[in-house]
Amino acid sequence: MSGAPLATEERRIEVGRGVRLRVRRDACATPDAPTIVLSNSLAASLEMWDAQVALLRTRFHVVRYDTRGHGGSDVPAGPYGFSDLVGDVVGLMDALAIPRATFMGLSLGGMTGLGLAIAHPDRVERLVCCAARADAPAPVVAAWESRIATVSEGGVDAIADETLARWLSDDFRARDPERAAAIRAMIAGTPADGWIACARALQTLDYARSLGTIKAPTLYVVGSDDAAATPDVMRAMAEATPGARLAVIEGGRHLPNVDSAAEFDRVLAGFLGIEAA
Ligand SMILES: O=C(O)CC1=CCC(=O)O1
Repeated sequence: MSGAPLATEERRIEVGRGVRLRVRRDACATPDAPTIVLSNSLAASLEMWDAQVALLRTRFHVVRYDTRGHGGSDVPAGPYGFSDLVGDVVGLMDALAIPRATFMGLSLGGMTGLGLAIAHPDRVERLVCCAARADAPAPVVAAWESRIATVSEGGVDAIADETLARWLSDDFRARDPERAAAIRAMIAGTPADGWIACARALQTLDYARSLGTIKAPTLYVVGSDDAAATPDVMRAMAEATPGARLAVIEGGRHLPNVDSAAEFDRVLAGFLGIEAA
């Protein structure tokens, strides 16, 4: 069947306290479909979800945004806290008149999803939390301090190569050098001030003790080879979250939705009840 292409629109939306976020909406063919909101990792933009949109829009209106400090969104003065990042999502949903949505985030975005599900349970239908952790023990805080020093001096480009190696497997980078180069450019293009302000939020992460209060059905997803949010860390989070499931993507690193997109989409479709095409 041919027909008019489905609507995609992009604009900057004020989400409160003068902050404007870059937002893209890819519409579902079914006008009254539910919405899924997607939230990016540190040093990424909404394009990190490109591989998932075709699947998701068969069932959902897909709303993606650049987290403050990233991409085409504002870079208000930092440091930020998770209350800012969660408040931005609530402001975005209010601005788009979305009372309740499924939420999927990866790493920084996954932690934002935890905060949203904990503080605003009425706004979250289901939660997909990928490649995240729920706390910031001292060695993690110290590792961010060291990266913040590097970025303060040389910008995000100074950590782009090491970040790319944590995010994508050697195999993926050899198989798809163009996509890997695009992901590197996305990392390096992140404003240093925005990256640092969000890294400061990561140093204050403190959701581990509240996971037991999450009401939304929750899927945790982690790459088996993720050194940043390890399968063990995420297994403990799943055990602490009522009824949650954990999916481990074999061979995936920190961006399993890019690195192992087919397997990631299979797991996602199962959780969200999307039929395979
Ligand atoms: O940058 C990384 O590799 C790890 C990370 C922590 C938070 C985030 O979004 O990415």
